[in-house]
Amino acid sequence: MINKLLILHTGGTISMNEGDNGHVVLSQENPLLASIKTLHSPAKIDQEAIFNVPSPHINLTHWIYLKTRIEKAIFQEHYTGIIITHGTDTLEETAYFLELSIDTDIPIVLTGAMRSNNELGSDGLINLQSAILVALTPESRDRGVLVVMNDEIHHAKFVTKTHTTNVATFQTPTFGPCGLIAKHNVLYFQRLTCYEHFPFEHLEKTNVPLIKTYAGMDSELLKYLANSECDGVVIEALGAGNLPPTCLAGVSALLNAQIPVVLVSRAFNGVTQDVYDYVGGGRRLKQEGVIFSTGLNGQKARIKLLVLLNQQLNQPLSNYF
Ligand SMILES: NC(=O)C[C@H](N)C(=O)O
Repeated sequence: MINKLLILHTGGTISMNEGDNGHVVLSQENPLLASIKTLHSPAKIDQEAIFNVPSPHINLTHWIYLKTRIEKAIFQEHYTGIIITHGTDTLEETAYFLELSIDTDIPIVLTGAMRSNNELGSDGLINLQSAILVALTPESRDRGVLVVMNDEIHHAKFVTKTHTTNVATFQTPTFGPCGLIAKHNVLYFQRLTCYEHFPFEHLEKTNVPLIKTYAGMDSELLKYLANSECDGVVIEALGAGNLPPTCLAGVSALLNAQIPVVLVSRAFNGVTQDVYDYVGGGRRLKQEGVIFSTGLNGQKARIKLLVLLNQQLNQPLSNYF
């Protein structure tokens, strides 16, 4: 097979420069476009700067555009690997959105940087070089969307940004990375048990807020949502999946309004489980109809709910979490 890679640049720190005052700013011309010549690759590489935005500016419109561009690149232009450079703040969300929406075994690899292009110790080019290596590795096929940063490979489904500035920010809590970039090759040592894809061109139901709980939280916010136009709610619950009793009236209001409620944990490691049988405990919440999500963090569960709410499902929604 002739290797033909497409790099889609979207912006983020990897495409930014530090100015004289020490603040990091977007460059008019993405510096990565010229840098590619300095990287080693036996493949033909094309690149496009499809957006030039910091990743807190990324939204559903960008995601749909990116999905459509990648599908064209894979199914019509026959690229054998796709690399996306992206800001790190929302990189995990873009990665998981693409995983849920594109049905392909072609490697789709996201990377970014914590230090901008002209900063001492900039990690942008080495991460891009690693992403190219991963995209060219045959074992990278059929692994879903991958995130490559700091010599590690992570599954889009579970990776998350864990540090505001450290180059080792991307981690996969509970499970660890799925592979490593060695000096000259790529080593994989775990694989997801299943990759899910859901067909859609655009999404109609998009109002899915993510609410974090805290000790002593009341029901006001949840009741407000129950009376709003929202399509579903994700709640970051306490511990294994429990809520303060003062939240329960809000949860009931949501469920009575036929608004699906998905529960994740605000704890960094582990999965939600219906362990406790006390007021607000997970067992009772599940009996009420709250959906427990296994292993996804809040922002990923939100994306999954968003996608599922726009599907014709042949099983109950809870079966998909
Ligand atoms: N390191 C980064 O890329 C952070 C930046 N704020 C962004 O997400 O665009």
